[in-house]
Amino acid sequence: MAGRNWSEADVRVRPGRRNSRPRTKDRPKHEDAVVGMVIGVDRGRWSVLLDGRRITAMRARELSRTPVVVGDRVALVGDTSGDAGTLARIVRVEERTSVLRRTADDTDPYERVIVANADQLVMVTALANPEPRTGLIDRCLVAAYDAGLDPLLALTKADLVDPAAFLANYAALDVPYTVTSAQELSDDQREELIASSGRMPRRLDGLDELRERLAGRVSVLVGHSGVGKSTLVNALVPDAARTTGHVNDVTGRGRHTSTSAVALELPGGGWVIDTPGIRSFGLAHVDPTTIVEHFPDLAPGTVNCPRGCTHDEPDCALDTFVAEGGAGESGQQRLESLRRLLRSRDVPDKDEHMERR
Ligand SMILES: Nc1nc2c(ncn2[C@@H]2O[C@H](COP(=O)(O)OP(=O)(O)OP(=O)(O)O)[C@@H](O)[C@H]2O)c(=O)[nH]1
Ligand SMILES: [Zn+2]
Repeated sequence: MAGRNWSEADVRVRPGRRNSRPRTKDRPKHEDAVVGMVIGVDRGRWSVLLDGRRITAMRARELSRTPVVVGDRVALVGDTSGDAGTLARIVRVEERTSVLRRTADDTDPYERVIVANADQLVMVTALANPEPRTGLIDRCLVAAYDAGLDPLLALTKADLVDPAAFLANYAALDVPYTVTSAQELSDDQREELIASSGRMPRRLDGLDELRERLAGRVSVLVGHSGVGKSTLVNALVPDAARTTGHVNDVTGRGRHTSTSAVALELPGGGWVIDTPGIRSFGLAHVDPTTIVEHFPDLAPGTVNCPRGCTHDEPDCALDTFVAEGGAGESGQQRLESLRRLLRSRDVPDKDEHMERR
């Protein structure tokens, strides 16, 4: 009905409507609202970036308990000056292009959206200290595929161990990766860096390639404690430590002021979303079909599968398909990788929950 002009006649065919002013529910809501991006959440207050201003906002009552998470585009009304002490109101959450959920656990029985509108899931994994575990990465991959995010494996501490052996686990999966390693510092350099930044310094090799992968995109960083995630974030975003209160000045150890995600703008454009305390994803709802779609070489082989095939059962047609060469030379390895991912849905990494702080 776009462009239609209402006439007196239209009004008259609706008997009983005395007031010519449309009822509130018929009026377009909040025409004057402006849209910003949620960059942080803390105790019922949202931090929203709008035209370079950081605005503190509350959720309008009409939204009730609608989740509003980091990465969400939200419509704001009220005082959007961003001046100290002001509070805007979030009146609408714009449609999301992606959602990343964390799993239900002992402290919270619901799967919850943790980040919206991200493009990429960066799995920060140390090659040693702590030892890398494929289980968690597999679960992250499934979460990424399910949420429609591109996965990126960010391997750290390559100064301690050569990445080749670990990467062999992912060769058949074709997961893109970057490798960083800390440079040795002389005592003088260390002194100087501690004096200038107030935290344990790490100069990283390999950072440029990671920067390129992150440029202009919205990337969620996940990883176990100690893998070097804050080291990466601090290297990528110069004033991250100040923004997040992430790193303890004295010890250099992580000390998180909150367990919710926070979005940090990259100097060259794009965002990294740090997720302290989030190490597990809700995968119970993930349909095997969604995962198989990420294996375009295997997907055609599923046409002969029984209805509702889990693709990890004796009747699955993929075995024959692969045996007959349908997926090429790497078919068998690819099928094994696919099944490893499918199984990772049911087996939470044993440390995932314990490590939540
Ligand atoms: N050898 C080596 N050590 C590194 C590297 N990157 C980080 N580290 C060290 O690993 C330790 C953990 O790094 P963090 O950046 O605090 O790790 P995190 O993942 O943020 O851990 P939490 O703060 O506990 O969540 C620190 O002592 C870092 O200096 C690296 O490339 N090589
Ligand atoms: Zn099957």
